[in-house]
Amino acid sequence: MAKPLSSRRASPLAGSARVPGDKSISHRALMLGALAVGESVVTGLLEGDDVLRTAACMRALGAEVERRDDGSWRLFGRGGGGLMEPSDILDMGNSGTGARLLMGLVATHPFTTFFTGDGSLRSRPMRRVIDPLTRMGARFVSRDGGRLPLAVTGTAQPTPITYELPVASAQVKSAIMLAGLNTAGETTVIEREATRDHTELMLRNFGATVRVEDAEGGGRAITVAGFPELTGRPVQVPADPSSAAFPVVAALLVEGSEIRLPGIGTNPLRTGLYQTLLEMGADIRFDNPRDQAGEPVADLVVRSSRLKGVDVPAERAPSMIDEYPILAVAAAFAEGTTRMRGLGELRVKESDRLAAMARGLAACGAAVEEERDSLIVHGTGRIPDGDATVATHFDHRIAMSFLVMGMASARPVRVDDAEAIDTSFPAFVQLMNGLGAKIEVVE
Ligand SMILES: O=C(O)C1=C[C@@H](OP(=O)(O)O)[C@@H](O)[C@H](O)C1
Ligand SMILES: C=C(OP(=O)(O)O)C(=O)O
Repeated sequence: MAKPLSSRRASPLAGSARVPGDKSISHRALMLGALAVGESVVTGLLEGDDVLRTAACMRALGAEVERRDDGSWRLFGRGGGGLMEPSDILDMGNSGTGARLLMGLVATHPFTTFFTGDGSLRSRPMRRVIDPLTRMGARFVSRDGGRLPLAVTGTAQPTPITYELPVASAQVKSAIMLAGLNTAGETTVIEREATRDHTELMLRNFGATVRVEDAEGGGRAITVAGFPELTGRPVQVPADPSSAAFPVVAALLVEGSEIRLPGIGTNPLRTGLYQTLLEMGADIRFDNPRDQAGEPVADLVVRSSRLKGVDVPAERAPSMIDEYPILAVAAAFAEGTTRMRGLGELRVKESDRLAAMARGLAACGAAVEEERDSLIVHGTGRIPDGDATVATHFDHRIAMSFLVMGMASARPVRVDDAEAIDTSFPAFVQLMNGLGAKIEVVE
């Protein structure tokens, strides 16, 4: 059943809030914990639907995975190559990351795994992982266009490959690296544009050898050596900078706000939005920078700010790919034009995010142009009207972006269905309302 919500002008946001764990790191912690020998304890795991599905899949593949009373997760792995054939279809729900990374993992195990997902995931392209994994020796049967549902029969004798990514995608890179773990020799991925490196960092933390070198012709070559001895270990998941983006932009837009968000991940391959907001004139401080299990984190202090429009270079897209919807909202309140380019990948996320943002912003009274792979928002410095009901297309980031829009618009903004927020940020409404937002269920 759809869950419509409405968001109206908020009082100044104030206080400190704990943003949930990083979704990308949570998926990887469950996967590597399940592959390692011995016990891994994961604290700060995101308990959103996407990640809970990965937890269920790791169990279905034979690992011990349990949530403990103190909220931490204990994994007991079977060691590399020790996964078992799941006895039922793996339903990845809404999660592109879960689906693509797990396809990589099982591609070099000699059994057959069936994958499906919700309506959104079943429409997303999987050929980007099917192609390289087929070259390694796995066999796939999929729906037309390489869509889910699909079956993969893994190979017992995988071929190590060197593969240049045709799209900047950490999911594709990670799928190949995970397949490389159970492959004799060295598996190399070449990326021309750097994408998030959580797989590389966590693999090293668990004891694998991962080499990162300059690639001939630009970019980097990432090599994983087969059959590493992964050893169980503690993982402390940082708070998710992609989720923090929503309270951050809300605090920037609602006059008189000042909020504090502790322990947010600041991996430079994830912080393109923050760099862009600073260029727009945002008052964001990064206090107490430190390292947490191989990932950098800091406490964010955000004060409301007058923003100006900027040009966001296409090269920055991989470091902020999930943040364009909320950046587009910020741009609608800024003075001047914000041009966001190189956004082709946004069309194959949980929804066509370029189209969803352009339509939603226009409905809220903002001046916006949608091009094939760009979004241009003409801010006037005046507060947009709001007073619209926006279609979210079961996309969590579209839903959260327009609820933030409603917090600072002249009149309320409604979203037709906020259910998908549970995939990445289950306590979003409570957290925002705790800071001073006015988000309510539409009766
Ligand atoms: O590797 C990951 O954890 C992710 C990579 C990105 O996807 P792509 O690899 O498709 O760009 C991102 O959009 C997604 O939310 C998480
Ligand atoms: C694109 C996203 O996730 P996924 O690809 O894992 O569905 C996202 O969280 O914005």
